Amino acid sequence: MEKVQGEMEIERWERSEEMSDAEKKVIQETWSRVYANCEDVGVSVLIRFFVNFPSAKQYFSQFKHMEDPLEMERSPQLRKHGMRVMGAINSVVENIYDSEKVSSVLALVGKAHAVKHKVEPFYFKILMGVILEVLAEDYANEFTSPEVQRAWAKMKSLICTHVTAAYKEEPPGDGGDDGGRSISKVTEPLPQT
Ligand code: HEM
Repeated sequence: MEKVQGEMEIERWERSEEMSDAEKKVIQETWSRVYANCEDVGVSVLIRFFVNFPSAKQYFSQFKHMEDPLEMERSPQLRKHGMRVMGAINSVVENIYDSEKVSSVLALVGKAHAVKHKVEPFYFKILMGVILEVLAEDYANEFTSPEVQRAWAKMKSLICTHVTAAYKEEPPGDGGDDGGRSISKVTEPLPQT
């Protein structure tokens, strides 16, 4: 299907360039309304993520076999992860002018997921795509302008780049059996690069 102008813009800007101060300001302004509803937004993002990419549930002991979105909504583990994701993004947004702090927050997230949770890094890109989708739908007034979309496409890129950098030091898995988590075993469509 032919891409609309907005989609092409996002793809173009996804090749991460530095975020300008004006874009950092846009991120902080648009995020404040979202973060006021962080629990609800976190839960809807994760439900959409797990419904559209069910293999991502494999890492969560308490709901890996859940299929019903209403049941997922009641899962304390899902809710807790939603809050953690939103909280970590909030730390990045709050410290957006302090690149060292941003790097250290995201390096910690990357390291925990590479070493402790052994999550394949491409899931971060998928999840960030879902976050942008939910924000554009639920906060349409704030998220439809090309400036806002460009700023958030850079934010997605920044988060994914920093998180996956931590994997270069700490590859997931134990170097042998991948526990069924290899990219080749993912059945959902992978995101466009
Ligand atoms: C921007 C994306 C994400 C952020 C900011 C994030 C953040 C966090 C944080 C802060 C924690 C707790 C840290 C710790 O255990 O030391 C956590 C735990 C966890 N994350 Fe993520 N996460 C993200 C994406 C993902 C993805 C894509 C997956 C898997 C598909 C995942 C799976 C997990 C699991 C399994 C845990 C442990 C859950 C538990 O103990 O109940 N995360 N995440």
